[in-house]
Amino acid sequence: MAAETPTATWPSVLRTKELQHKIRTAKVLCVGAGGIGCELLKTLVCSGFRTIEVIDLDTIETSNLNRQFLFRKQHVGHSKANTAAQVIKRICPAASITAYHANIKESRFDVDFFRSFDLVLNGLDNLEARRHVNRLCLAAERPLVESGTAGYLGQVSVHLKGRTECFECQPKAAPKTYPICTLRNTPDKPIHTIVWSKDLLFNRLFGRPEAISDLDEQAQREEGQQQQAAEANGAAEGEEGGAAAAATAAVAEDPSFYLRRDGEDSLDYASRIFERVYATDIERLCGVKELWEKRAPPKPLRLGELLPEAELTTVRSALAGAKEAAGAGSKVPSASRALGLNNASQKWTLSQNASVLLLATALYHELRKDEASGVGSASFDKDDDLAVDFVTAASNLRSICYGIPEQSLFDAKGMAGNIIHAIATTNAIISGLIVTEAIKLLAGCVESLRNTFLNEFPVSKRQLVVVRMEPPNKKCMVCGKTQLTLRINTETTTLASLLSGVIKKRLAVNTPNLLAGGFLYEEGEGLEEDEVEAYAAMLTKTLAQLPGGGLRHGTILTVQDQSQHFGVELILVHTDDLKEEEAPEGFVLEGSLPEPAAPPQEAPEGQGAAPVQAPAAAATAGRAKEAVKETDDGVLVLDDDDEEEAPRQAATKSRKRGLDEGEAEDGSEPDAKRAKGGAPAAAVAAAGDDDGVIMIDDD
Ligand SMILES: Nc1ncnc2c1ncn2[C@@H]1O[C@H](COP(=O)(O)OP(=O)(O)OP(=O)(O)O)[C@@H](O)[C@H]1O
Ligand SMILES: [Zn+2]
Repeated sequence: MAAETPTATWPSVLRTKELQHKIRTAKVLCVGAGGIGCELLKTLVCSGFRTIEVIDLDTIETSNLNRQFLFRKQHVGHSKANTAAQVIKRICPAASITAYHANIKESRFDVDFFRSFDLVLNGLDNLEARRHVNRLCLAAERPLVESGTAGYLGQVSVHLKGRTECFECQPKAAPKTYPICTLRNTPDKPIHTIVWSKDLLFNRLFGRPEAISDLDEQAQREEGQQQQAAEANGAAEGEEGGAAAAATAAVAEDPSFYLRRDGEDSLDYASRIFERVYATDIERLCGVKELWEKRAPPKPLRLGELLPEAELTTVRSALAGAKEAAGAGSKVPSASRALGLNNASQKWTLSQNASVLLLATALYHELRKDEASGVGSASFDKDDDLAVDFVTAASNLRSICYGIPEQSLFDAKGMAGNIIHAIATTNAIISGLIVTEAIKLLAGCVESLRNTFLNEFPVSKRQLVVVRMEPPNKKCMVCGKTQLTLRINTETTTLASLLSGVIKKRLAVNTPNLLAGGFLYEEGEGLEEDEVEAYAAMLTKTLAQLPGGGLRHGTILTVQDQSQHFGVELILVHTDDLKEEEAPEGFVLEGSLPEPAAPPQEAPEGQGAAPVQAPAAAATAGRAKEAVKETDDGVLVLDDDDEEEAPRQAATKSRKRGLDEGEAEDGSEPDAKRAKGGAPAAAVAAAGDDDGVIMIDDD
């Protein structure tokens, strides 16, 4: 990143040739080439960036085409990263775009890789990958511009090691989950039956055996907790626990019941499952009287009554037609379409749901048998029509049993896939903001960096709410302590020498706990005899041989010492050519060494405790409001004199935030201002090529 120049003021610095040069020569990493990524790549080259590397693990789906505008119908099935790079190259032949069709979490994208960039820009869609990139940016000391959109809402934040909060400084909401006992026994909302179909029934019939045993274990834990509650206070909660256990016992069955038997006709199999799930299991559940003292019991469904022979024949001929189409290499219609149900917004009747369920189940067995993601290893994918048909029908039938409203295919797909319909304009605005912050970083205008929220509705006439950044949260488990890079030979170094040379000698740790993925090593008091023995047996193993996949290149090893209230993360870099002069101890430890131990009254760091909310936020809430002033045109601006910055809550909850003075004067969003400043001005040659691609001509 460019050194901070005290004279650089935003936005006047935009006009300087020096900044234009920096933009042209900066090397940028874009992670994700989806909704935000496509817009971002375009905005980057339109703003003058010329050296970009882009990573995405996915291929293009038809459903991406409405907003991921770099992709066309002929690209469906191709790599997003490669296609995006090719198309951007056509738009801007002067740009150097390197594409990786890969997961950012692969070990080749290590600290050195991140360090080779000036800026890292995220256009991801999941927390896990975002956290991974955050950690690597911190380790490599590279600025990260993070982003996200959900429908009309969007957000851009800047993360600069040591200056601002890192992405993990504030706890992130975990995805919503539902108690398994509710899903299994007492659903009362459409989402309950949808999650049951997708996570329980789908996995039971088509998924990996482990997926269902994980859920069984979760259910057992829940029942155990409810039993404990019963023992503790004898309350109604406890009765529920007992009822849940009784319900589980009532419908428990050897998992092999759900497998198709040798020689069993696929529709007979589907019918057998139907009878079991919607008749037998429901009847048995009704028999657990404790469950229905305060609620109405479900009603069983019998296939014979729902689907007279004529309708079963329709299902049979649809199945035969699909098999024939598949045999001839033609596209197989989805189960619902094969039955003539073409309107995705129209709810199906009871018998239509039953027909779709039978056909979808049979089609899985007839056509997906040998596929890698077929029967036995499938996982629910919202872009897989057959999976969506199955889940819609299965959940609707269960909803009918329980008197819950049914859903159309379109709505069920949205709920099952957690789909918040993406809006291209939101992605475009957010990408413009990402590039604006990226340019400020290059210009060294650190004081002007902002986190920005895009609102669904204007707040005080403003769609964009700009918030100055908080300093790092001292208690953040990631950046609140130092991350170090350890260059070491993971194939020859034993755990014993790691402990003595690195952990105890260099880090002055007394009683280490080491954690990484599936690996755990502990020392200290309170260990059982068998634990001590097991840990001692690990000492002579090399790092790569350790349990849980070994400590290898790219492993992030958490080192904790509870007695010292100390924790640190080591990023392992496997090296087999360390010279004695550079590494007399057999390893190289890079980065600043950790702070002294925290005072005893503070919460222990790095022990898996959730990071706490930055205390400054709540304390400044009142003052932040006072700092908001209204200008003549009714625009809310922040008074820059009041350095107490408004907290995130003010932006997200009360939404009483405006732009600060520097940014508010023309009432435009920063993208427009950049155009006005004229800085990243690559001349756009409006000559379209054959496909109407407008090329950026650097001359
Ligand atoms: N670990 C990862 N490594 C590389 N790319 C990733 C990783 N995780 C997510 N991505 C990519 O980030 C992009 C996020 O884009 P977006 O949110 O538009 O998702 P999408 O899958 O294209 O859209 P939708 O989920 O709405 O179908 C996706 O293209 C996805 O493949
Ligand atoms: Zn942090």
